[in-house]
Amino acid sequence: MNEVLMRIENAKAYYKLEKVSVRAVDGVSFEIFEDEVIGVVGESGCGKTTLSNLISMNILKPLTLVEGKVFMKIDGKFEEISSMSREEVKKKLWGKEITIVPQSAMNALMPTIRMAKYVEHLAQSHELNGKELLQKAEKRFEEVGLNPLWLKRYPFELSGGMRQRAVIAIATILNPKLLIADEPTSALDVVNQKVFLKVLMQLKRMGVVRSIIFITHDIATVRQIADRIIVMYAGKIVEISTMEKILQRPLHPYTKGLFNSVLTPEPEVRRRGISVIPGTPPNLINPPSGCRFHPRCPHVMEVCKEREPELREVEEGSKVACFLYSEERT
Ligand SMILES: Nc1ncnc2c1ncn2[C@@H]1O[C@H](COP(=O)(O)OP(=O)(O)OP(=O)(O)O)[C@@H](O)[C@H]1O
Repeated sequence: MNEVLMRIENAKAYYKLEKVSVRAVDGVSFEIFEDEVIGVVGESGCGKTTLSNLISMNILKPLTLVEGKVFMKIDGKFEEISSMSREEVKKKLWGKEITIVPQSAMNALMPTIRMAKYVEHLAQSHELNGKELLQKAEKRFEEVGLNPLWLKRYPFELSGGMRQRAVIAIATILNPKLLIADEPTSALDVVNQKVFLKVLMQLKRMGVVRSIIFITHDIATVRQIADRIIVMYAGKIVEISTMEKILQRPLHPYTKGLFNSVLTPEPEVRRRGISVIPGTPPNLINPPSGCRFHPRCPHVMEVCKEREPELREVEEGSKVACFLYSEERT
């Protein structure tokens, strides 16, 4: 088993509004290992982007870390990054340890700023030599299949797919250990999606980044690259497992529903066929009691309405939060 890179302990990240709180990430615990790709999947609004903000400590009001801790191995030692000030996070973490390729990456670059300017900014904020960093950026541009001379160009001169790769090149200049990609392929056509995944995995193979969190609701894409999968439902993790196990035998009724709603090439999946999960995800201001999935669950039991199932290991490497796999089932 690889070493732990990051540990998230019972983290609760809520959007604290004037009168109510949106419990977008509500008591999640998991580890991120070195050299792994984790896919985070779940329906729209289940808290995936909030989770990425939590992992990268990009916590801006109204988002508040109300409970829990986040640890990251930095220079061989675990540090509690959840206790760092925003200034410390910017200086010590972003770009160097953790980098984010945001949801709208291809529009993340200002059209009127030449791309080399971003490299200059990076050098200034980390007090690094600008010329050396520009050389590194040129090399990284080449590695992601872009002409290094394009660093002098404006983003609007590049196609969407190229801009996306420019963002990933700039985001990885300092060889961050963890790359978080939030729905990176959703705005790309099929050809550019393939190129992007190839580039991402190539950066990992080259050791430019060690671990990747890939957030998506596109299961057909994530199955191509993820070692493990985190399934989120209504602010909670309902299942964590290896990609292989989840495709062969999903445990949580929600995971079953989610994976049965797309057809991927695995024979097990083809045999099961396509189905949909009835109903809609709950409101996170006032989520259902007990298991949040219980109003939509085909296997609902009395206990599910009253008590919250814990995320427990049921097989080696597979954790699930469901009373179907617990002795408390009645
Ligand atoms: N700034 C905000 N203020 C209040 N509520 C918010 C804010 N941002 C997100 N939320 C709410 O938090 C919940 C989780 O949102 P989040 O964006 O993390 O979900 P997601 O799974 O990434 O969704 P999507 O796949 O649509 O991007 C949702 O109910 C959303 O409406």
